[in-house]
Amino acid sequence: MPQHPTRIPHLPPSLHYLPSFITPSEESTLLTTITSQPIPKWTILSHRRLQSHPSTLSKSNTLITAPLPAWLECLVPRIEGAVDDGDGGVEVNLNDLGEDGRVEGTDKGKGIWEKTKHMRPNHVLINEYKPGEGIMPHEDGPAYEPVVATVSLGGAVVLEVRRKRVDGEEEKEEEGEEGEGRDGGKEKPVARILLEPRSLFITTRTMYTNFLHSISPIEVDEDLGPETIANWELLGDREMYKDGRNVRVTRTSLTYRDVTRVVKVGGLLGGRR
Ligand SMILES: O=C(O)CCC(=O)C(=O)O
Ligand SMILES: [Fe+2]
Repeated sequence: MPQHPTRIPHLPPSLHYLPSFITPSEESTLLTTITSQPIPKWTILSHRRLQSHPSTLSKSNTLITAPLPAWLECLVPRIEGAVDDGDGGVEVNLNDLGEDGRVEGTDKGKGIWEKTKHMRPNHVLINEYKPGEGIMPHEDGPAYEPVVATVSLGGAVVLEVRRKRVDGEEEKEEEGEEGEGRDGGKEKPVARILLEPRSLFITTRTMYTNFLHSISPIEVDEDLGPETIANWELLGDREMYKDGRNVRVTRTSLTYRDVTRVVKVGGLLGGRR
């Protein structure tokens, strides 16, 4: 048994993938709960809709502290124990990777949020994508501690990862590449990760801070295989994608995060912290 069976090969060890993290019956209970939330809980965006629990962040990216609803909280201990993120706070650079993409850390972490500010997730964003919908290349940024755990429900999708360009690099590379924006949308992804329904995907540290992630707004993910999908060997059901295609159905993702800035009720109304 490999030491870190959930690590995605050839990428920094700050990415983990675990299929069948929840059961089909847990998945359907979660979906029922999500779809039965009151309509105002949804924020409608042009290419997806989303819920924020326990609440939406303020304009200054501050969260009013409140417990997560029990139906989201119940997965937290399981997420914490799901992967052995044996690198603690060690930062890893893509250039430092060995042939197999692995760098062993020195201090052993227990849970993935062990080194974040609140040492646990305090916020969950729920995104719902219909076939043909997606999310443009972006980084989740400093509002959150650099650890995100994603549970996928309903359908599979390919998540693309691109290297974030530093400003100088950006200018140079943009010459002659018309229309390429700050988000690096036309740059080739460094990795494509297939997120199966019921899977857990964890992004931490370097992968959080130095890369952009996106989901193409398409109806079918194509060209899926061992050479093109970074977590192919970790998939729960490779047979399902053996024709190289994933026909999208509605996918809902739960992203567990630790919001850096929190205040108690009333704190945004002049209280100090
Ligand atoms: O749906 C996903 O897996 C990604 C969602 C995402 O990137 C975000 O909400 O920031
Ligand atoms: Fe994101």
